[in-house]
Amino acid sequence: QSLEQAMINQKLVDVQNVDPSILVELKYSTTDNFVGKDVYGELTRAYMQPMAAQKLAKASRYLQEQHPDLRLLVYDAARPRAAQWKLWNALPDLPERERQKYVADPRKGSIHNYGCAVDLTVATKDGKALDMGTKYDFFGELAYPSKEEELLKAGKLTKQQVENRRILREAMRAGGFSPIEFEWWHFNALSREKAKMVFRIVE
Ligand SMILES: C[C@@H](N)C(=O)N[C@H](C)C(=O)O
Ligand SMILES: [Zn+2]
Repeated sequence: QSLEQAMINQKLVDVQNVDPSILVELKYSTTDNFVGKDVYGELTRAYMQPMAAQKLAKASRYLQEQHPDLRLLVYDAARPRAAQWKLWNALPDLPERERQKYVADPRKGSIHNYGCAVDLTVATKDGKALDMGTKYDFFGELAYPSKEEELLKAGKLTKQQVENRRILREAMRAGGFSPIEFEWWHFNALSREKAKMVFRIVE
């Protein structure tokens, strides 16, 4: 059974069927990711739980009301646990406690594995990503939302980069998502505890 079919069987939906203006470029379906390998193969579409996809569409509407020329650009959405293991195993040099900041422990399950988290940025209508100060999956302090003010004062992030992150966060909050401490691109539609109560992991 394909990864896509597994998602469809668990009633996940393609976010572009809910909002066709959302742009999608699944980085784990390319070699342009921190693993350096195509982790997803044939899966190239972004699936989420229906309630999470509705929240994403709300964030997308909010973004376009505030900035008509900008779009959400999704890098990752529902992620099977088998892929979570590949990401986890790609950082063998990081002790597990440090590693969990950047890749959720597959034994516990990532919120992505439930189809309730999304990694994304903001782009122009033709898909050019705004400058957020780091690449997607840059695992270090420069990507921490919690350190932005400090990094701005130290001249490590520019005003424009911080503003671009604020645009993303404001739209995602308006849609009902929560940001996390260590990654500017990651947002949760539900906590892991709630997701676990309501949904099954996509294996
Ligand atoms: C690996 C990165 N893109 C990510 O999504 N990290 C969070 C913490 C996760 O694995 O759930
Ligand atoms: Zn993520």
